[in-house]
Amino acid sequence: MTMSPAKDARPDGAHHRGFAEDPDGGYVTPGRGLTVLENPLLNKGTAFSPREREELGLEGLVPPVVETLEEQARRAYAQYLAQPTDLLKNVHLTALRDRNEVLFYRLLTDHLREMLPIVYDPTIAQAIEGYSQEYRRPGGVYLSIDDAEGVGHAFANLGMGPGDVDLIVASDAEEILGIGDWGVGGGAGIATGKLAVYTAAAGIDPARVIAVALDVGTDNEKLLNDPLYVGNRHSRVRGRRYDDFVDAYVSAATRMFPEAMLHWEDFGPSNGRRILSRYTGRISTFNDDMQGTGAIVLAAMLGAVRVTGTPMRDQRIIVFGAGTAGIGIADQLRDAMVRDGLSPEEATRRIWAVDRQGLLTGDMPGLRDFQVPYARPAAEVAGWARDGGGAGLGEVVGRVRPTMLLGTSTAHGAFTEEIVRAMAAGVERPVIFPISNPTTRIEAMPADLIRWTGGRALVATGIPVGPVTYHGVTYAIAQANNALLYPGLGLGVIVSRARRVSDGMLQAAAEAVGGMVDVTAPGASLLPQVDDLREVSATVAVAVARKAAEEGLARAEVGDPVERVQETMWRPDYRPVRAA
Ligand SMILES: NC(=O)c1ccc[n+]([C@@H]2O[C@H](COP(=O)([O-])OP(=O)(O)OC[C@H]3O[C@@H](n4cnc5c(N)ncnc54)[C@H](O)[C@@H]3O)[C@@H](O)[C@H]2O)c1
Ligand SMILES: O=C(O)C[C@H](O)C(=O)O
Ligand SMILES: [Mg+2]
Repeated sequence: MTMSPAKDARPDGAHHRGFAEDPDGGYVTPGRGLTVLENPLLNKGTAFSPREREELGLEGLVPPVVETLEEQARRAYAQYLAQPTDLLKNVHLTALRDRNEVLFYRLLTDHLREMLPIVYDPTIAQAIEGYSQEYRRPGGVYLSIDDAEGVGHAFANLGMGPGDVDLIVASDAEEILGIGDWGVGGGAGIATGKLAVYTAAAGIDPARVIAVALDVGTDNEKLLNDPLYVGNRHSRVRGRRYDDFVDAYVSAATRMFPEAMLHWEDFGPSNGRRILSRYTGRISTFNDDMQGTGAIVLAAMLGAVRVTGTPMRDQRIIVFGAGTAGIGIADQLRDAMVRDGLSPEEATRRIWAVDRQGLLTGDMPGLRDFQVPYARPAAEVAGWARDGGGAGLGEVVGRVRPTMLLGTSTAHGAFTEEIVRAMAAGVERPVIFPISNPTTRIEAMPADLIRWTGGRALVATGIPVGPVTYHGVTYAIAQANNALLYPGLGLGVIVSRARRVSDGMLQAAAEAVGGMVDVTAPGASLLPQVDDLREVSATVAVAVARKAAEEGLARAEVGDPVERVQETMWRPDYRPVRAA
């Protein structure tokens, strides 16, 4: 698709974001008065100094007291605590982010463990479902398939130059978490949510990112029939027009912001992998659900290997839910088995993929192309009990005697007591990772898994879950959520300006996270805790930047990556704002 230069040229060359950056890190703005107060990247509210108030025409527009960021954060936290539900807490924090980004990130950084589940998974699922009802002001860039020619123009309206953008997160919202198609609110909601985590976890500068909702329509009848729905009111466009639209997005984004990494989030199984394969060899791009999830699960698995002593090459793995995430993880576990000495064929044969129709076998009609490598030969399972289609999960567990059971199915409660007990009968330390999100989709809760296995299960989940005490041992539950991985990966890519996101970089990220925990104590978590997210992200970033340099993919001089990562991390502190 070609874009007319006139249409996506910056309308008048002015700073549409309202400011430019000074060499000393301060902001310079042509804006005055309310224009400054209404810009969340510039606004400091009561923290503007007397001099800034004078220069920027703010006298009389804010109360006379001059407060510190810490004082403001205390008030904002008290307001947060006064919100009666998680959803209202989310709405409150979104409104704060829309008013004052530094204050929002200060609060989020200071209360990360408490607020991450509010800003991100699982509460973000409720916020997305209510997006059109709660809508107050726009967040990000909304690209419509009905105006594919307008993509460049929409980006130009941001007024950001070619060197101003580090990262763009885009979603078409076909498969939001495990809750399905949520149209334009899903795209905008998940993209802004992921960006909040990028900044809180890895110090990605919030002034240098863009959230993109790719509105291609929705097949969600509830949205189509909701008079308040703010998206395109037609069914999802597929096929050629969809591909051309995605192409229009990629070409405008890479042409206008050549330094940015393009992150794909929550695409449906028919598009996610296809899109990644199309662009991965050409640009700096990454699919979080496939690659981020694959790497974080691999990190947790490396921890489990250390606990059980069973090497990767001897694992027998059942992947329940063979979609974008499930097969993305399978690919990385398979590659890890290959690195541990198996041939690709041998490694693939150690993975059993089960989906709605049961165990995937080569004779099944309608397999997706990415499932095909994992389909078992039909003859191999000829004597197995079948459940309508293929063998059910219970039968597969009984026959395979897996060492690991992974849940990426969105099927709540699918890991039943019977299945889990059967698995635990065949292996000393069953590795069980029900990582479907949000809470309404998880395959089993950790407390049950630990009880049913007499404390032997090694558990990781996608949602945050508190520790479980059983027979005197307290089990910390690893959160195998890609949030432990993608922020650091993004920071590593930004520091090195990597031209691609390679398998080697993902492996380095997984090993960096896996190497951070001591898993030997009874009940120890397989992954670092969320409280340590900044440290985890910095560690991942260093490993990724180093790998990018080693593989010849870095466009920037990495030098000492530890130092570069620390320097690059944005911190939620006010900067001086001056009048232009
Ligand atoms: N923890 C994490 O970091 C993380 C990352 C990505 C995805 N996820 C979660 O994984 C789940 C799947 O996400 P996805 O992007 O792969 O979606 P997807 O739609 O691509 O895949 C889901 C797969 O599960 C299958 N499935 C549905 N119901 C099933 C059932 N009853 N039994 C067996 N299989 C069934 C579907 O047919 C599909 O193949 C979601 O809940 C998502 O939140 C977690
Ligand atoms: O968003 C998350 O919590 C993880 C993951 O990307 C998902 O789709 O579930
Ligand atoms: Mg996702």
